[in-house]
Amino acid sequence: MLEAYAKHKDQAVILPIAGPGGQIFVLLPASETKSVTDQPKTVLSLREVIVQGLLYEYTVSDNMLVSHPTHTKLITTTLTNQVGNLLPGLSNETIRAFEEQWGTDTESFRDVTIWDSMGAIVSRATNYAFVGLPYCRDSALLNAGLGFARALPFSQLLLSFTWKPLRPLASLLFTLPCRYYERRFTQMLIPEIENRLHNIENPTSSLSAGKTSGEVEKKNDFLEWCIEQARESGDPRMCRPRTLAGRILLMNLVSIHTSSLTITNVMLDLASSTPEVLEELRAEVEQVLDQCGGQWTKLALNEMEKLDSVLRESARLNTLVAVGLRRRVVAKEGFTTTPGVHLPCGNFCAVHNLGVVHDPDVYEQPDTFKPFRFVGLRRDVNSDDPNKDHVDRARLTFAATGSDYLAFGNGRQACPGRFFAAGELKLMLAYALMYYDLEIMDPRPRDRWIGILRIPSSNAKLRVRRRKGIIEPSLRSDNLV
Ligand code: HEM
Repeated sequence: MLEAYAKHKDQAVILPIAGPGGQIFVLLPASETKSVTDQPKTVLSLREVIVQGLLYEYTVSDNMLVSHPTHTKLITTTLTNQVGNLLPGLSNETIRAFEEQWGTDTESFRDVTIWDSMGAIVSRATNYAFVGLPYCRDSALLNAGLGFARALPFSQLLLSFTWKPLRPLASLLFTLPCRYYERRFTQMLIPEIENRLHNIENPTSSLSAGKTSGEVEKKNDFLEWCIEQARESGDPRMCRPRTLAGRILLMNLVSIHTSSLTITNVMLDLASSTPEVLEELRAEVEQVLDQCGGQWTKLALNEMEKLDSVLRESARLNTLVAVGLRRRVVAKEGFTTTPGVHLPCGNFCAVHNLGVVHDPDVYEQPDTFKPFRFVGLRRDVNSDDPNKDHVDRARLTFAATGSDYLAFGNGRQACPGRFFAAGELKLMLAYALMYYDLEIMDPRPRDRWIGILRIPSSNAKLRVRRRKGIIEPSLRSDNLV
């Protein structure tokens, strides 16, 4: 991909990708990023890339989830708006998960496998937002979700090497691990879903079971929003407990890996930077928390500019999306790029990203991890209009998308979960820095490539120790047990 960028930066090239998510793409020049971004999903579709790339037809057993992916809408309409309300619970789960994974020993350092521990913490916190307590603490449920997300790309890979007419037969064998984890996950969640549906349909029976109307309170989590959405649709298939549980499983699939890979990279970047960088970040977290009365609120997280810059810089440098804006042409008449390259319907295209983030004309010293790069760039935004200043600065935050930063894609089909991810990961990073010492490592463990996926070393160890004399955060209140 770097070679394609160096030699054919301004031309469309054909990029055959092997491995998970592999298809043949027409890699468009970076100058086409805006044009691709601007296309509606009726012309260039991301969804088609996901459905085809992950072979959902075989890897997801409930067809309703593929034909009616209504849960993704709820991310934008509800999850993003609820981040502030979810923060107290998210903080509580994050704190407890860190203690479980990184320990509370203030005397000696211990080795932790960074990838595993980040996966476990992200999974617990995210599932707090998806299914609430006590399920987000159920390791069997969380492991089934993680197992499904790990099994699916391998089933897809085996199927993609299978002759198409044989796929229906081969899938019976190749998707066995997916089916296993899917079944485990859904079976554990179905009783809760049945219970919630029962309570909604029979509000008086919950009251006669000795509860007062105050006790039968509505849950505020993704599952509850899915149930509401299903009931409002009037389609009985949407209310099937298995389908509702499948939606939560697919939410785990799209969110846990991306978020844990991102935060693993951040931790590795920081642990291989300098003690001064860590101290500067801690000072910011302490100062902001002081100003906000010790509360991990949305406002407090927004104020942590340096922390935000670290997340964006790490996501830039270790970009998970080596090629950005992967799309399938779905318009019958095809799609024609500005310079006149015509892509017939059914073709896949993408734009350069790896080349862009390593291009010195785009980023100064592009190969260096500069934790406060975006703090500097944000402060340099200098327009006469103070309101415009604010908007332009916001364009350089972790979750803000742009042509030179495709960590979350760009445009109308950009990642809908990025605001939730930003809140969750900032919280994790702030907490890790405040409550733990990280031993500096040199050099940073090398990443691995699987197809177009770049992943940090899965067995890299971080040496961590609980810091002494740090007061417990105020959010760990008893009512969040
Ligand atoms: C740091 C974590 C994350 C990263 C780096 C990430 C990255 C991405 C990227 C690159 C895309 C493709 C966008 C495009 O091509 O324009 C995407 C799509 C998507 N993301 Fe994320 N994501 C993250 C977290 C999440 C979370 C937490 C959720 C859910 C709460 C989520 C839900 C989705 C969904 C549903 C899509 C597909 C949208 C569609 O079907 O149209 N992501 N994400």
